[in-house]
Amino acid sequence: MSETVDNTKIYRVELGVRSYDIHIEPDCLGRLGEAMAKLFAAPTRCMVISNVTIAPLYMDVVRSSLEQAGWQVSECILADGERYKTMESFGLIMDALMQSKLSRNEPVIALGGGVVGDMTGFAASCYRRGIPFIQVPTTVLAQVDSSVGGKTAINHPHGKNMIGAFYQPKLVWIDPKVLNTLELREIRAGIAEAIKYGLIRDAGFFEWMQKSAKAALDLNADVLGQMIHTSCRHKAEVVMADETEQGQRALLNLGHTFGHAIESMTHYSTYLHGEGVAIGTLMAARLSEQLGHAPAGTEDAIRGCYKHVGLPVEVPGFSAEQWLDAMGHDKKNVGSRIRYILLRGIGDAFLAEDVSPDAINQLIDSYRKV
Ligand SMILES: NC(=O)c1ccc[n+]([C@@H]2O[C@H](COP(=O)([O-])OP(=O)(O)OC[C@H]3O[C@@H](n4cnc5c(N)ncnc54)[C@H](O)[C@@H]3O)[C@@H](O)[C@H]2O)c1
Ligand SMILES: O=C(O)C(=O)C[C@@H](O)[C@H](O)[C@H](O)COP(=O)(O)O
Ligand SMILES: [Zn+2]
Repeated sequence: MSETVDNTKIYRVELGVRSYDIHIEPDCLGRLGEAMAKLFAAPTRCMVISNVTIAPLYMDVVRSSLEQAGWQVSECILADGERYKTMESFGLIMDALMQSKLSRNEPVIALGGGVVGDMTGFAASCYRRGIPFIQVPTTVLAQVDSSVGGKTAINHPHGKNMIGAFYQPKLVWIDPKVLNTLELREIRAGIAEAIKYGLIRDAGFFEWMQKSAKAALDLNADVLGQMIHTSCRHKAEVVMADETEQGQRALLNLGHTFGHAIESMTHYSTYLHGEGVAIGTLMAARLSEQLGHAPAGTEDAIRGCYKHVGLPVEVPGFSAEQWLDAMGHDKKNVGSRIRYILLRGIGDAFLAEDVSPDAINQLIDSYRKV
């Protein structure tokens, strides 16, 4: 499934006609045009979708690489931030696509983090009922998680990613060097999603992250490369086994039932996604211990790792009613039953169907008693 040449790693996500490569290579950003020319019969028009922070840093490199390969490039530059992952931004992308008259075989390129990637993918899935899209992820989070797997979406005030589609990219083009300009807080938030793979399916990787996360924070190239490779391998394996979340893909949602509630209850403006996931994972771990699924000490081990990285670990003080109401919008729910991803221990997650509201009351109470 993977191929390594020098410091280049290529994973193939095998999904029949929707298969694609994840190409990971330092300094590859300037060769995107070349790579895309191989994917399409002849370079025509394309649109790069980015935001006001990322475009000034990387648009020139991307544009000139595309133009040298024969592409005619247009741009759509959005406002920056999770609070703009909205229907309004989606409308702006649609306006730009309509003006550009991009036709069905002409691609859009998401140049940015998970917000740009999720919105671009969703727009690509809708415009003319689907045009090709390419992921060029520029955050740790997007390189270890969001650019792979084809979950695309925008938020609704009542719930995260509530409007979206499964729509796979044609290529994921990862240049870890672009992470050099990323803020420390964003690097930390991305590391939370990498730690997640260890918690759900690879205890050895969790141990490695406990030792190596600090070096990843310092952007040590070898450690960062290893973290991105291993994360992409895990994500690709899960997606290949369950593309549309009929079963095991739901495990990638560890920490997200509570984490998404935290994001929506704070109006997408206080916590970064990865921070919500970290706090949510601690809550899921405590719930797992309370219900007798995980051994005592599981939550503490995870908290130790997060603290080491500098991730937030304090649970915000909402009432049990507020939590339950916010989690009532989770996409994993069946009818009005909220489903949770719990742990049997580090490296072993499962989907719990039968957690009662009483258990959640008790969990929320336990934070009040601290
Ligand atoms: N589709 C999926 O499978 C999936 C998985 C995980 C998360 N997500 C989604 O991803 C989003 C979070 O993504 P994110 O953490 O990348 O946040 P983000 O996209 O908001 O990017 C974080 C910040 O970093 C800036 N930035 C991006 N690249 C930069 C660079 N190289 N240098 C300097 N600044 C840069 C951005 O402008 C932004 O301010 C959430 O909306 C979440 O729901 C989706
Ligand atoms: O790819 C997946 O599947 C994931 O769950 C990855 C998550 O990190 C990501 O945040 C995803 O967008 C959450 O999915 P959602 O279906 O709960 O919106
Ligand atoms: Zn996530």
